[in-house]
Amino acid sequence: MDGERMDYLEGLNDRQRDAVLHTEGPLLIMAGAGSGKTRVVTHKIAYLIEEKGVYPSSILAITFTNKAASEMKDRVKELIDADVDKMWMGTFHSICVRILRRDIDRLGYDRSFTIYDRDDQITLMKECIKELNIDKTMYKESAVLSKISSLKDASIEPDSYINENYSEFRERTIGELYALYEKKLKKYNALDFDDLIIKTVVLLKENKDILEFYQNKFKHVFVDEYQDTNKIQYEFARLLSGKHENICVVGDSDQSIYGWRGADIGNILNFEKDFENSTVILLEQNYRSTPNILNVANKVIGNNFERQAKNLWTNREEGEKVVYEQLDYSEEEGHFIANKIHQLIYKGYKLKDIAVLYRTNAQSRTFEESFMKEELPYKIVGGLRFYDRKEVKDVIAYLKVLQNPNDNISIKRIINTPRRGVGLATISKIEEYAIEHGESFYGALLSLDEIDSLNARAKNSVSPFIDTMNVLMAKKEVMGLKDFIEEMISSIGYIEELKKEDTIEARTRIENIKEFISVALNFENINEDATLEDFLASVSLLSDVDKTVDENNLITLMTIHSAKGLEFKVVFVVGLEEGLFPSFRSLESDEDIEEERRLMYVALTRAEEVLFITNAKRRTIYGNTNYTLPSRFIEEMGDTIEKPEVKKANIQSKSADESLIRIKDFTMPNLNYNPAMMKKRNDGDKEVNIGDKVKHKKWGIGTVAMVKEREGDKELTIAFDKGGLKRLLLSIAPIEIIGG
Ligand SMILES: Nc1ncnc2c1ncn2[C@@H]1O[C@H](COP(=O)(O)OP(=O)(O)OP(=O)(O)O)[C@@H](O)[C@H]1O
Ligand SMILES: [Mg+2]
Repeated sequence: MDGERMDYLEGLNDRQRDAVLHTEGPLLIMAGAGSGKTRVVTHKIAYLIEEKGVYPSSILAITFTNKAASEMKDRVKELIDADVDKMWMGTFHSICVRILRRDIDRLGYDRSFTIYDRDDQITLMKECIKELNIDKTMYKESAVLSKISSLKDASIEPDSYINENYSEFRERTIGELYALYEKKLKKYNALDFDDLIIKTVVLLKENKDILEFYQNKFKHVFVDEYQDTNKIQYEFARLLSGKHENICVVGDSDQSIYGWRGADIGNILNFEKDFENSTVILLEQNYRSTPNILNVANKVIGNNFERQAKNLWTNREEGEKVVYEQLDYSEEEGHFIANKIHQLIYKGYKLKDIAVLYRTNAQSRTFEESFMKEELPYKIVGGLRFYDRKEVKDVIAYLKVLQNPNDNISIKRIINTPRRGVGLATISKIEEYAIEHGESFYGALLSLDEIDSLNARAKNSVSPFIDTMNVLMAKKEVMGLKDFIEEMISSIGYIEELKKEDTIEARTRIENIKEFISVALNFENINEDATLEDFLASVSLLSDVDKTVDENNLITLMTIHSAKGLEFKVVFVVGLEEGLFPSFRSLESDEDIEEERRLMYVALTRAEEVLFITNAKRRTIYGNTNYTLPSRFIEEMGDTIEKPEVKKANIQSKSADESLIRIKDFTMPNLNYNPAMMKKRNDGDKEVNIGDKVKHKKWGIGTVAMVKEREGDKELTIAFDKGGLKRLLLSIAPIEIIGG
């Protein structure tokens, strides 16, 4: 920077400058998206080091992700020449690990403690369940673990939980598992993720000298995305800044999206209470987005009651209108976006300028497929690519074995997935037998009785698996692809096992498995007489694309949750449908809808120049195809978005005739139709015609859209007001025809 001095106050507005110059005392910056909160933090750090002579090592900055931390460090590096690597910048977890590595011996742990991830925790919990001799079908490891996690978060000790629930057998047992789990963690010199923060807070509270050391060391503490901190994280930040009280927290209550994980907006209110001389600075100018984009975001978030109104403005140029596109079918969302991306690239945008944001991980699949077909390189942030996910690989492994029983690798993958009590010893004995007799693994299974090295218990653990597989192999020959895959998934009990876990992760897995059924459904729709073999071949090709692409120039696919704090020139927010976004689970409570709306606000405000929002009238997700309703958020956007003329006419035309014609145009996949499951009702031939109104026990009123002869029966396709499009057999469906 030869003589030319960088002015850290350059490129800041007055309020931002005030915030940077406010170097003594607690500071709360609450401001809308893109108003430069994170920029204030980086400039302030640079200013403190360069102008105020603060050592980089006296600075602690807590960010929400490791990626955000390294970006922040890079930005500071761009501003100044100092040794910024000495700053402490990272997530709550990474900072706590650093503190614990130094002093955890004071809590009776060894400094070389291990951090247990999810898999380790499960293994440990298994051990506890076994040791206490508990019925393991009643207590799922992950369910117990998430309960323990919430108890830890609320600082409830095992003993007091046991005492409080002494008369409730189940809760008491969970308390006992909790106690043993904690004892074992300690014995193994291990900490789980919750512990990292909890133990650090305990360490600081119980050891004055350590607390003082850090309080003296960190002259300045920063917390970005403050609205998403939970109670214990807040306590941690408060302890560390306790002496100098130079704490600067920045956030936006409209972007609080982790309520479900214990994040507490109350921390914003507490801040002003707990830090007496705190200053509050509000920023109102948005530098990120065009007015057209900002209008949409402001309009939507304005519908939340539980908020303080803000006035976010920008003086950027108007920009392009935000475009809303409604596709007929979910698979077209991917094609549409791929086409748009080609156009944008032609206009000069780079792949890395572009992001596709969705509500749930399972949605990434259709985009992955379209982008692969169109040779558009992409990456998935904060998640595995669809075909790399464990549950998807497991299901594919089953299909591979059913297609080719000699596939020894796949069979070993699934023989104990879901868990059937088949141990490693059993597997290796079967393998030995197979080798000895020159058979495949599956071949050895078929002569299970002859494997003398296996005891009766081991044989019993394997034989249900063999029975299931044999039945499935027979069914494969007579069933359609999608139906067969559904049948397979249900008969192996994979989803049941996940349901018992009842955790967020397990739910995601179930969603992905169901999403895999959608893949089969689409394959079947495109390829007549689709065979399992063809399907597996196509899936293998999709899951194995070579990676000769520039890793720095890729389209970004991610969930909105992981997009927090980031910005992109072009953003597609997809799947704006009731039940998807807002999510199904949120529909019942106003509070949850408000959190979904904040999530919507986060999504929209990631865009700088170009913003598209899309949805589909009909979506195949989790293995079902259903009619959808546009998200309420679209309605809320009002005229801030542009709806293509033709579509407008379509949406407005509510006439039954017209909607019928549209329904008739589709060739519908096989829905809710499983002849084997149904018994015929014997009440003669009912007359039914297209356009008739019917009433269904569960789905209410609907209109008949299609009538097809089917093995002496009539198959009706009915558009229900509530249930979407369903296929039913006239003779057995619980429907009543109420008029033409
Ligand atoms: N005074 C300014 N002049 C020019 N550009 C600015 C100014 N302040 C911020 N920006 C730019 O505006 C964009 C948004 O800033 P930043 O990411 O800091 O906002 P934020 O408030 O942290 O947003 P979010 O709430 O999404 O985290 C960045 O590209 C930043 O460089
Ligand atoms: Mg930010």
